[in-house]
Parts: sequence; structure tokens; C-alpha cells
Amino acid sequence: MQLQDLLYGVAIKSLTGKPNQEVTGLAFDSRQVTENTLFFAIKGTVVDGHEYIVQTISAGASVIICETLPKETVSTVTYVEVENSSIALGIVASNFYGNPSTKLKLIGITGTNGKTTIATLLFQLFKGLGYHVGLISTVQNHINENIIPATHTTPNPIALNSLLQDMVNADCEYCFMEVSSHAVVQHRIAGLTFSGGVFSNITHDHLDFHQTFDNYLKAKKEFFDHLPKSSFALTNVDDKNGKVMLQNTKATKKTYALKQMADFKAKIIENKFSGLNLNIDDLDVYFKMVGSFNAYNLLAAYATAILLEQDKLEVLTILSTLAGAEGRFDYIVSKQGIIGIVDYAHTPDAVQNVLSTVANIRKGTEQVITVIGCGGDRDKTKRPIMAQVACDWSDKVILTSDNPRTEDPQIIINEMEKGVSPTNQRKTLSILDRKEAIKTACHLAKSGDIILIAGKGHEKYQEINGVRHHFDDKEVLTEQLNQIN
Ligand SMILES: CC(=O)N[C@H]1[C@@H](OP(=O)(O)OP(=O)(O)OC[C@H]2O[C@@H](n3ccc(=O)[nH]c3=O)[C@H](O)[C@@H]2O)O[C@H](CO)[C@@H](O)[C@@H]1O[C@H](C)C(=O)N[C@@H](C)C(=O)N[C@H](CCC(=O)O)C(=O)O
Ligand SMILES: Nc1ncnc2c1ncn2[C@@H]1O[C@H](COP(=O)(O)OP(=O)(O)OP(=O)(O)O)[C@@H](O)[C@H]1O
Ligand SMILES: N[C@H](CCC[C@H](N)C(=O)O)C(=O)O
Ligand SMILES: [Mg+2]
Repeated sequence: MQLQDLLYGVAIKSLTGKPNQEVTGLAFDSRQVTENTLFFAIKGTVVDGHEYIVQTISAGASVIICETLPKETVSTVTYVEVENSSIALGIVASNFYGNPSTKLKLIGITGTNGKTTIATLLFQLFKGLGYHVGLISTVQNHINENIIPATHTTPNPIALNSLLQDMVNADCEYCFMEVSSHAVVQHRIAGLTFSGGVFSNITHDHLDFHQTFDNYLKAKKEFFDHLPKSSFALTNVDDKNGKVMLQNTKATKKTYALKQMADFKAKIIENKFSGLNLNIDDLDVYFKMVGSFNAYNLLAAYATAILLEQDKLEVLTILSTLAGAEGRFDYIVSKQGIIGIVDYAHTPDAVQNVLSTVANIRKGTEQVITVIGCGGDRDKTKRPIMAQVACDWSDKVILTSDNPRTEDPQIIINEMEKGVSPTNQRKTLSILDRKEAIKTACHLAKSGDIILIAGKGHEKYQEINGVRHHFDDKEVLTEQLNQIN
């Protein structure tokens, strides 16, 4: 493709060299550069991509997009100076792949918790309604029936636009995607045309990356600030920051809530292990999904479908049969009648939501045993709070390892232990090995008891020092529950 066409929509500060270079590939990583590649020099959280410019030219890069021009330039190479290389990457990637987001209806879902659940429900719902559909999510990406493994919640702009182009080629009319706050700040969604945006909620997470809650909130809000006038912006007004999200959006504002006045309302009639009974837009409907937090997710999916002009009865009929995403309140009952739940709760709010759901639906005499850890190289401030919430809502807690990544897992556990109050200490154990922790929980449980394994949900690995070792909470839990008599 010609450079001039790729640069359409990019705010250029200066251009040095031929403006009509042929570009056959894009890369933001020097290690991916080959002949006639356009290289984007990006200042990252670890290194500065500008340091690799010379190396990429030796590897065949014909165009460099950068924020600072190198002191020495090469005459055969075109240098495009921009204010922000990450924004340019989003716009150029979109042009390179034929602006696929304009050729289908792209709906973005943002919020601390619930993104995967809402996006997956919408994907399953629209497939059930007979459409060709795409999904971009933490668990996996989908083009209709085809599964494409996910590396991030929101992929980088090259992977993202390539995926969207494949969806367009597969005749997808809709794509439901998660928009993480990292993706907004790093402009992974720059250049995309959204038909709608959905906000689930905002609570404590990712303060390692955003530093303050206010920055985190601004990142989420920025997604709505950039939505086009032709799109809709749907927000949860039961969340105290729900209205803030839409303050400056040009999109058509719509609201949903269980407790406040809203455009889309639902009321929980019954909340049991067998599912939810909701009154939704004046109709009583039974759903397979469990927990009041899932009432919000179901309502968000329902409202989105109605805003996308789908038939109310058809939508509710299909939604009532769906189970949501893998590893979210996924439960099994052992031969002895022990209930084992695997859930992806990895924030204080999510842990509280899952455990309060358990508290609401338990009969009263059984014990709740929670196995929980916190990820390494992630927000350290949530560690003691997650342990505290787990203790406040459980009869026994086993603190263990999650994905330690490059950190010492024992130090992570020590930081969690700081949240355990003296009165809660007697119900808390620390077992470093996650399998041992799950095994111990199963041995402590008696018939009727409820075991929650929190934090890793669908994940099939445990990441230790850059290596992903096979680990599957549900597999281990099932195996251990089957072994006890
Ligand atoms: C903190 C973070 O988001 N990091 C992402 C970021 O990396 P970075 O800014 O640290 O990059 P860097 O290593 O400093 O490098 C800077 C630039 O130099 C380039 N480089 C680097 C080395 C080299 O030899 N040559 C070279 O050209 C890099 O490709 C990059 O363009 O840009 C990379 C490329 O897109 C991402 O893969 C990487 O995700 C890391 C792996 C990650 O773990 N991200 C997580 C935190 C994340 O994004 N999570 C959210 C979900 C959060 C949620 O669920 O709510 C997500 O959307 O997945
Ligand atoms: N609407 C909700 N409100 C609060 N907690 C929720 C909600 N939906 C799900 N949760 C909790 O959060 C966990 C993660 O849910 P989900 O995967 O849908 O969120 P996510 O926003 O995609 O997370 P991530 O940021 O990791 O991608 C669930 O396992 C559950 O414990
Ligand atoms: N998207 C979240 C997932 C956390 C899952 C948890 N198992 C962990 O590793 O911390 C993150 O990257 O922060
Ligand atoms: Mg997700």
C-alpha cells in the first residue's frame, strides 16, 4: 500500500523523504521488521522504541513514524514526525486493513468488572439471533465459530484491525469487544469507529498502571468522550460514576439500572444457585446465570440488543438460556454434596460480589471456604483489601499464589496477610502451592459446604518468571473433589 494512503487522517508534524513509499507491512516492534515495513517508534513503559530505529532500517524498514526525528537520517527512508506515535499506529493500522470497523457494527464494553461477561453474552445472543458475529475478549476471540486465542483483553492496533478485517471477510455484521483502560491510555483503539459503547462499573484496580483512581476513571471516560455522534453510549447509573462517564460524550446517552430510574430497568425477584429470576422491562424471566452482579450484566446485554434494534421477546428468550463466559461463577457439585465454584474475581469488588452472592443463596449452616491469591506485577494496593474481603465473607480462607509473574509469591502472600485482622487470623491459612491450597480446601469441606476458588477463572496456566505452566483451577478442583470420600 502507498504511504500517502496509509497516512490519511494522521496529524503530521513533518515528513522527510519520499511521500510515496510502498509499504507492505506494519510493526511497532523492531523484531518484527522485514523489507518495506513501516516502523512505529513508541515510548513504552520499559524501553523507548526510538532506540531501535537504526536497527529497523538495517532490517528493511522503508518508513519510520516517530515523535522525535533521529539526528542522522538515511536518504532512502521516509521519516514521519508525529505528536503521538501510538495514535498514528491506530489510524494507520485501520487504513492498512481497509477501515474494517466502519464495515460492521462495533460495540465496545468497558468497566472494571463484567466486560468479558457482557461481551460474551452479546456474542452468544447475536449468534442465536442468526447473525454472523465477532468477539474480542480476555478469554478468547471469535469469528463466528472460529476461535482465535487472545493475548490481551484488547489487542494491539495491528492485531485488532487484522482481526476486524477477518471478521468483515467472514461477513460479520457485529463485533463485540472489550475495551480495557490500558488500551484507552495506550491508544490501542485510536482510528476505530464504534457504533456503541457500554459501561459496566468502576472500582479499585490497576492502580500500578494509572497511579490514581482519578486517572483510571479518566481513562474509562475518554472512551466515551471519543464516541461518534451516530453511536450510543449506555451506562450503569447504579454505579456512582456511571453518569460521569457520559458527561462529555457526543453519542446518544442511554442508562440502565436495578436501583435507580433508567431507560432500561430490571428487578431481582429471585437469586438462587439455579439462576436468577428478573423482572426486566415488565416481563418476568428466568435466567441460568447466578448472582446480582450478573443481573447487571444481563441487563446491559439486553439494553445493548434493544439499542441495536433487536426484538425484545427473542432477545430475552435467548438470553435466558445463556451461561456467559468460561470460568465465571462456574460451579460443580461433588458426590458428597460439596459445591465448588471457580470464579475470575481478581479485584476487591469482584471478590465481594461473588461472596455476597454465595452468602445470599446459602442455606445458613454450611461453611464457605475461599482459596485466593493476587497476581504479581500488578496493583499491590489491592492485595490486603482482597484478603480482608475474602476473610470478612468466608468461614475459612486459604491464601495462595495466583500468577506471580516476576515477583516472589511468598512476598505477595505476606502483603495479602497485612489485610487479615487479628480476629480473622484464626480462620486463615497460607499455602504457597495453589494445587495444595485447593486440595486442603477440599479436605476441610463437608457435605453442603461451598468452596470458592477465586482469581484465575478460565486461565489454563500459572505464569512464573515469564513461563506459563499448565494450571487449570476447575480441573484441579474437580480432581480433588472426586478423590475425597
Ligand atoms: C503495561 C502494558 O500495557 N504494556 C504493553 C505495552 O508494552 P510496553 O509499553 O511496556 O512496551 P516496552 O517493552 O516498553 O517497549 C516500547 C516499544 O519498544 C518496542 N521494542 C521493544 C524492545 C525491542 O527490542 N524492540 C522494540 O521495538 C516495543 O514493541 C514497544 O513498541 O505494549 C505492548 C505492545 O502492545 C503490550 O504487549 C504490553 O502489554 C503487556 C504484555 C501487559 O501485560 N499488558 C497488560 C497489563 C494489559 O494490557 N492488560 C489489559 C487488561 C487489563 C484488564 O483486564 O483490565 C489488556 O488490555 O490486556
Ligand atoms: N457486573 C459486575 N459487577 C461486579 N463484579 C462482576 C460483574 N461481572 C462480573 N463480576 C466479577 O468479576 C469477575 C470478572 O468478570 P469479567 O471477566 O466479566 O470481567 P472483566 O471486566 O472482563 O475482567 P478483566 O478486566 O480481567 O478483563 C467475575 O468472575 C466476577 O467475579
Ligand atoms: N486482566 C487482569 C487479569 C488478572 C487475573 C489474575 N489472575 C492475575 O494474574 O492478576 C490483569 O491482567 O490484571
Ligand atoms: Mg475481560
